[in-house]
Amino acid sequence: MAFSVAFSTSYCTLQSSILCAQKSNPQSLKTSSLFPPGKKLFHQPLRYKGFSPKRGAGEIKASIKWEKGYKKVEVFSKEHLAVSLAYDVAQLSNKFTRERGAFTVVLSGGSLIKYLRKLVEPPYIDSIEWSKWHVFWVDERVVPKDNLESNYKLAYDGFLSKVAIPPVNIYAIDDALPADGAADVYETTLKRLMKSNVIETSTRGFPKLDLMLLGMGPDGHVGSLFPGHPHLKEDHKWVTFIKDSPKPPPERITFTFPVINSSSNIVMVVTGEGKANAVYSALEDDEKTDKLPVELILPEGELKWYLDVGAASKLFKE
Ligand SMILES: O=C(O)[C@H](O)[C@@H](O)[C@H](O)[C@H](O)COP(=O)(O)O
Repeated sequence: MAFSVAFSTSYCTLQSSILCAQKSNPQSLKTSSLFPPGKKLFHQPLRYKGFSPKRGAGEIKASIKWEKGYKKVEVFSKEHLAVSLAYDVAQLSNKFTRERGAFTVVLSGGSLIKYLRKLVEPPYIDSIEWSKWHVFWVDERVVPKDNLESNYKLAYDGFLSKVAIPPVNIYAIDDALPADGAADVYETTLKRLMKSNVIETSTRGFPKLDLMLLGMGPDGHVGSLFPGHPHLKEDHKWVTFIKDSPKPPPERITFTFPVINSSSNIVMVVTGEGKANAVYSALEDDEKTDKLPVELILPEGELKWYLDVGAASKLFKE
């Protein structure tokens, strides 16, 4: 089936009769998974937070929910992805600042930063309690902060310099240290902030960050956790380092999966057709043993995927 057909605005013309059968027979959803074989999709096109097809035509491309509950997948135009992301981040900011007086946010590098652009515009620029934000990085390249390769610099230039987060609440790596030392210091910082309850503690004793905003590479890497690397199995350290990253620069620090998976909320922001295979692999419901790093994201909290049409393109093909 062509992708464009899957994105029709009419409920029962998309994804064929299987979907419509599922819709009219909710029981059939109980055992279904998202993707072929079997094409077991539950697909709600053009419905999102009150946007109707008439109001929002061309903005929201599709909305898909996996009935197992914790994988939510939505597909947007690039523009509306940024709009919806800002809305959702602002909601979470309100919730956590109200409930516990702090909002701990983890950034990644890459295109994520440009998708945060609506947060630095009205209404969010004026309404978010920026003073309650605490900002971390899921991974950082071990380079000086003013280096063009620095994830800190990317985030600072595109986002952090435009909002009123107290500089003391922005936890960049110590760029005077080598990778191993920088990872240790970052872990110590997490421990200090858990003691003062800025960061919550998970039931298993790991830092429980309120929101992790993650990108994904075409190879399925998240943070600096790359396919086949022994760090994928790290279950003790919270922050580790790598000196042989397949993606330059080679030296990086990264949160490990126990920390990533302890988060209250994980948001995957993945765009571009080059990611379509990894997205498909991550979202198909199979039992394979050789998993991509992104497939090891199994959080205790909520996980939501924001895709653009290119990244989602394999999900809708026969
Ligand atoms: O340090 C890095 O190299 C980046 O943090 C990297 O992990 C990035 O987040 C992903 O590759 C997705 O990047 P894009 O969204 O730009 O594809």
